[in-house]
Amino acid sequence: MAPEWNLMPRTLEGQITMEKTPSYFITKEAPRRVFSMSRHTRLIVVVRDPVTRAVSDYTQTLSKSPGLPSFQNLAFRNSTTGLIDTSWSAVRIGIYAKHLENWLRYFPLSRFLFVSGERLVTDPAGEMGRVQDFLGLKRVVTDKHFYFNQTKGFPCLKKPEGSSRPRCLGKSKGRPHPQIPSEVLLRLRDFYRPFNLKFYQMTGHNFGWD
Ligand SMILES: Nc1ncnc2c1ncn2[C@@H]1O[C@H](COP(=O)(O)OS(=O)(=O)O)[C@@H](OP(=O)(O)O)[C@H]1O
Repeated sequence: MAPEWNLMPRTLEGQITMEKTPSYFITKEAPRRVFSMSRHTRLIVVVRDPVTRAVSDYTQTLSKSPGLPSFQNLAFRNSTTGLIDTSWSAVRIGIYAKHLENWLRYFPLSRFLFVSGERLVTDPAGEMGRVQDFLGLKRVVTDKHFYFNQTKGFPCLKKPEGSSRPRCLGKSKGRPHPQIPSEVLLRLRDFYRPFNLKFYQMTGHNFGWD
């Protein structure tokens, strides 16, 4: 396998090359391959409540395949016992502690920044401040860059670079979620609790999902 360096743009002095592939966090071979490319890589992971994440994931799939079975049909292996189907990717991806374990075999915790998906919505400038500090950058992106768009229901950029008009994220970000029966969500919440606690311990950060 060719070193992945070849696939990256050249980085000049004072520049940072960034690459965003959400699936790397959950891909078994990714830590080894990233490590063999550069052991100095810094890793930024955006995590949100795994229950909401699963519903968001389902909403995304549903938008592409409208005939999809119901959320509960996919989430449970056995609806009577409430056994969760951990082979369903929407469920599996939210077991953050398991995925992080894989990465910690190669990278120390100090190489990671965990961004709270919830805070990214309620305090985007604060989370972006943490990102800039982590990357050793000046805090260029601040409160001044964001405003809350009532129509979108999310923060948007006042003035993106190269444009004089405000910009929100696209239609596929921040879609309304279908209503899932509360007992289904409760079961899922119970399922994730121990994995969430483990994740808080591993990262030293309580994300407040329970
Ligand atoms: N500012 C702003 N505007 C719109 N959406 C926002 C924003 N900040 C965070 N989010 C949340 O980002 C979620 C979509 O991101 P994804 O991680 O699914 O995107 S990606 O496709 O993996 O890149 C998306 O999830 P859903 O609400 O389920 O659509 C949003 O909740």
